[in-house]
Amino acid sequence: MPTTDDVKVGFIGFGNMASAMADGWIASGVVPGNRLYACANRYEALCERTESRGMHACASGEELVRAVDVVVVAIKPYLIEDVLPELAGALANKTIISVAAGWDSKGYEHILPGTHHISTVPNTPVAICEGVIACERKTTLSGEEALLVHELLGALGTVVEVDSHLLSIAGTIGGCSPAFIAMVIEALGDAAVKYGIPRATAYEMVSQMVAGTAKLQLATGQHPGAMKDAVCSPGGTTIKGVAALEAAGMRSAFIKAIDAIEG
Ligand SMILES: NC(=O)C1=CN([C@@H]2O[C@H](COP(=O)(O)OP(=O)(O)OC[C@H]3O[C@@H](n4cnc5c(N)ncnc54)[C@H](OP(=O)(O)O)[C@@H]3O)[C@@H](O)[C@H]2O)C=CC1
Ligand SMILES: O=C(O)[C@@H]1CCC=N1
Repeated sequence: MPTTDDVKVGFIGFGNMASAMADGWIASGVVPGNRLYACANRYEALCERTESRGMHACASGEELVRAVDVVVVAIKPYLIEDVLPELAGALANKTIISVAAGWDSKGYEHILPGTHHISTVPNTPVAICEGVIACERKTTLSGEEALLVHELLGALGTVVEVDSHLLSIAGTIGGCSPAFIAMVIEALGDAAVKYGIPRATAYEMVSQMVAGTAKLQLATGQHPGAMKDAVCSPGGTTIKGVAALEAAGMRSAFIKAIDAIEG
């Protein structure tokens, strides 16, 4: 059984999610580039992405699966049923980590019965080891494989184990919300620019404010409502902005965004 000292990890699909995971493993030193492999649809474009990271590019899924111990399935969800069954034989004695939204343990048992798999949904901040990785509690991994996978994923951020029926919403909150928060950063940046702050300074300020606010909540465990109250002086400036956000339906807009995905 490999350990993080010698494990070889391969990505089937090397787009935004897989490259973020590779960057996190390389940055953390947990899996160096020379133990990371990838295959994709367009080989030449893949080579550019792997070479810059010191990784191996494979010309096919078969070549990739043969070369590695752990296979990360990082293709679009609708492609899984086309791509994986052809690799079933080669995948039989590998550890499979799925990152595809909507693919849980039951789905994998259907297309790859008897294989060793775990279903997860990471997010793009894994690239800097600040991710959230939702993991289905139910897996078909052996005890040793589960330990290795948790060590690998733990290097990328906070691992949250959930029961099968919660994997979808956990994956949505962790996996999709970076897009929503990036929109918040862009919007506040626009507001800052409107009042004369240069664009680069605006994003630097706003992103640090978001990171600092999140870290404060994590460090203190404070209720977000109490954090908001602490900023709103009676008759002050912030409460005017809070009232405007409520009038614009800000809370409802976020809940509707999640409903649009989960509903
Ligand atoms: N992006 C995100 O933030 C998150 C994504 N995910 C999940 O990650 C998975 C990948 O998403 P994402 O990275 O955004 O998608 P991308 O479109 O960025 O990447 C998809 C990759 O799959 C490759 N690919 C396409 N067809 C094949 C094939 N037949 N065999 C092998 N590789 C193939 C593509 O190659 P090429 O470029 O050459 O076409 C590309 O490298 C999805 O299942 C998604 O649900 C989960 C959480 C967050
Ligand atoms: O938008 C998507 O399909 C993927 C799944 C989770 C985040 N991004």
